[in-house]
Amino acid sequence: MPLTLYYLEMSPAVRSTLLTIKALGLDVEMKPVNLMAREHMTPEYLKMNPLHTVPTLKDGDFVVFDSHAINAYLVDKYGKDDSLYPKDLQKRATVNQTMFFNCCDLFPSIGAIVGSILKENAKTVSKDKAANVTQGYQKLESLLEQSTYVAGPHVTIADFAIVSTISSSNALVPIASNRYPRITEWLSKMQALPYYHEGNDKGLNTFVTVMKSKLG
Ligand SMILES: N[C@@H](CCC(=O)N[C@@H](CS)C(=O)NCC(=O)O)C(=O)O
Repeated sequence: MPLTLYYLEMSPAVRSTLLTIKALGLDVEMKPVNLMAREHMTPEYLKMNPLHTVPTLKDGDFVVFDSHAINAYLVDKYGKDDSLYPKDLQKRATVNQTMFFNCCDLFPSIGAIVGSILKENAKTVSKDKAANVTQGYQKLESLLEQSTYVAGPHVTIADFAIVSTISSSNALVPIASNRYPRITEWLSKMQALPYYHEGNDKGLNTFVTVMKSKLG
């Protein structure tokens, strides 16, 4: 079945799916969605994804949205093995809990800053919003004291979710290496993955350029 990804490369959520696609070596048709032009609010897009978010994946007639759900589906269906999303129930629960940490904590904290810049024309990052991001960094640092990658000894889709979020927030609330040595070490390991640059860097550069151009 042909795979189609509706995407905007600067989106952190999209970049976690791009990392998954690159890691699995999948051939995917790419359909850009211009959020500024509100292409995600057209009747056609809303029919496919009533939550009007990117990324959205089509696999033949089947549609799935939310990057975490998409990435899990892609590994389950197309992975040569289960290393990125283990089938073992306890290992999978650990990956899931870490993806929920991204989805419920890290991503909304950075999303609040991005929203204030893009929708409210904020020229600085507010202290309150930065403090929420910093709390997330502290939790992530604690997680990484217990394991090499965010959900265990190997790279999983939880790492893809968090690295795309954290590399973005780093541009707005910098991650000091002396304060967060474990995060810094983990980021270096992620950057050394052969598919990291193709999966994350291009969109991240656009994200950083756009944010810096909007800030005073
Ligand atoms: N939990 C979702 C979040 C997706 C999300 O919020 N995407 C943003 C771009 S980073 C978006 O599509 N925003 C447009 C909107 O919500 O209308 C995921 O992981 O896919």
